[in-house]
Amino acid sequence: MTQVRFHAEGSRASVTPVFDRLDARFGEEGAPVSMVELDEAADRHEVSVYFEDGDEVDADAVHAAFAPLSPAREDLPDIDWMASVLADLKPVRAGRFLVHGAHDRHQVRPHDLAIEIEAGQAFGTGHHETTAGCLEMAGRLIARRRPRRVLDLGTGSAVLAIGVAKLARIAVTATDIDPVAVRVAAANARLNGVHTLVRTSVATGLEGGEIRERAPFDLILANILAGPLMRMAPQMAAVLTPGGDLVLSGILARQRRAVLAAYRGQGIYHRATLWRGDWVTLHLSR
Ligand SMILES: C[S@@+](CC[C@H](N)C(=O)[O-])C[C@H]1O[C@@H](n2cnc3c(N)ncnc32)[C@H](O)[C@@H]1O
Repeated sequence: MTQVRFHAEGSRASVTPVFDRLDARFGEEGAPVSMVELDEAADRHEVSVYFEDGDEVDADAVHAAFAPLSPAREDLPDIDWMASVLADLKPVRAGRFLVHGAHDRHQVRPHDLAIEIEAGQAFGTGHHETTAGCLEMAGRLIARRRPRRVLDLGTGSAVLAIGVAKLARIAVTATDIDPVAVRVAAANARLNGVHTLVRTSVATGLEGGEIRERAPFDLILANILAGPLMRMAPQMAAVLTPGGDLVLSGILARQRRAVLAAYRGQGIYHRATLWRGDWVTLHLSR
């Protein structure tokens, strides 16, 4: 469906009250309102409100909300936004893995471990530092020792589970708190030909999703966030084999020490850290 955008430019001080008025007047009706910094040094900002083509737009109300700024109207072309976002995403290399969309299949080289992701509704296209960090760390660990039971906790698009299943040719338990992510994960596993190896289910943390039945694991990958990862440390220790490996990410560099301390308290010790941008990926083992 096409969209109509009303937009105006001004200083932060002039667009902020316009944003608040647009949000109060149209936000509840479901019209997205945005404020974007165009040039920080020059204090240029832009405020916009979007309507679907079929919406009854009250032009007087729009102009009143923008006043004293005068909005311009733009008719946006009918674009499949998700497809166009994915088309813009370049393939990502992480160790031996190449994460790519369907449009970049031709870029796969003979020795690449290719992971094709067409996810729109689940996190994990490989572009985030934490995903790439986990893939690289998992690749290094599996090159040294082939795991036997693997858990991908917070699987999102299943990018990590697919990578491990392809590399080690073993079953991977892939869980997520979000049922939509789990559906996307299952579809991606099928797309990559590893649906018989990647077992997806909904689970919150380490509860449910057949985690306890399949435990203990000798490799657990969890790219979540520092807070939940620290809270989960005791349960994580309970499902990790002695000598088992843990790859954790979603952790900002400044949170690294706190996460390591939480796991040290469970007898799980730091082995290596990968630094990518503001993020770290940790390898720990019991
Ligand atoms: C940052 S994404 C990581 C996705 C993918 N594993 C990757 O590395 O790109 C985190 C995922 O964890 C899930 N998640 C967050 N909290 C969770 C919890 N307590 N238990 C299970 N999954 C959780 C989210 O729904 C999301 O899909």
